[in-house]
Amino acid sequence: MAVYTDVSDEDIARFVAEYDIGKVVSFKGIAEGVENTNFLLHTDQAPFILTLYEKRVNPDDLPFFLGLMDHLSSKGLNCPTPIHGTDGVALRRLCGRPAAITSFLQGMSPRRVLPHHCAGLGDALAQFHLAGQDFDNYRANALSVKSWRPLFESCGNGADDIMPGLSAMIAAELDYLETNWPAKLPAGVIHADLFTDNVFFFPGQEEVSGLIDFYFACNDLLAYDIAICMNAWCFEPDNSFNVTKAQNLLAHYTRTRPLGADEIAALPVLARGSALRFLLTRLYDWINTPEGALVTPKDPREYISKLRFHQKVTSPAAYGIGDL
Ligand SMILES: Nc1ncnc2c1ncn2[C@@H]1O[C@H](COP(=O)(O)OP(=O)(O)OP(=O)(O)O)[C@@H](O)[C@H]1O
Ligand SMILES: N[C@@H](CCO)C(=O)O
Repeated sequence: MAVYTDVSDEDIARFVAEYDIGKVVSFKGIAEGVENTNFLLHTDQAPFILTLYEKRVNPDDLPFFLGLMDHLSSKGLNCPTPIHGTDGVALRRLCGRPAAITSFLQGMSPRRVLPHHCAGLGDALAQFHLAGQDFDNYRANALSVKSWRPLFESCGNGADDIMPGLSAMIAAELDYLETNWPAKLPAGVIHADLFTDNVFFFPGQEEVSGLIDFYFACNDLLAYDIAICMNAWCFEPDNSFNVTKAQNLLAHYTRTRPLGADEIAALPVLARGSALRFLLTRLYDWINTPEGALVTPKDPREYISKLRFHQKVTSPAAYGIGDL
């Protein structure tokens, strides 16, 4: 569960009084998520999400994240809108933590990903990339290629405890990626964590109803965001790759933002990089989550298997892109 900070009824009533959003009717912790403390807050006017930012979020990054949500909302993208207090300030403090209230989005993340979800995701991702083009703040990706080796080194021998030989595999992959990482592809604001839990749909519909959780957003290669989505959405629970899902994702993305030949050619290396990024962060969390902690760390092994798949890919056609 992800309620790290307890907020009393008095605290919340005092906090909500700093906004023009009515009076608190109900207030309860949300179990999903691992990074921050989230509450579903109902006032007599509307539902809202209250987030208290926990240790892993750098407070200096919060103006970027909240400013991005403001920007995307103003462009018509369906994402949480930061609510500003009566003094105009959105980023505040509650119970010793930075905190913000955002609008509540209707819809649900898919329990089981079907090919039509990947089509809707492709449209939404491209719309998000275009909407971010004139956002004038900058945040470097703290989890891009340069950070992977130090992250790996901080895991010590942990990799081999998970799977004998994993350390050598990661070391060789780092050598490959550091040499072959593309430098000159179109860049802009990326979501960087657009997993299924961060994308909402209305039941039975292809169109995405909303995107949430912009707390890894940063400036990086736009096609890298596609690679992250391919890894998160286009593998089946048995870790086999579903090319129909990838084809839907890519075909719908390119309807809104056509991909350059250089971006298409780079997809295999970007997919390898994305697989390694989530393998490493999961490995780090696996090693560093104390026993009995409230949060269950995600399994790094899923991303070993995804990485192996992309290492065997010899052409972007493996992702169904040849048929566009
Ligand atoms: N604006 C919103 N509207 C509706 N529900 C939301 C909204 N924001 C968050 N939620 C709900 O809260 C849950 C946790 O939110 P979020 O994913 O932002 O948390 P997190 O701790 O940053 O998690 P993680 O990084 O692990 O995905 C979501 O899965 C969703 O159910
Ligand atoms: N999406 C990440 C978790 C943190 O946001 C993962 O699946 O490893």
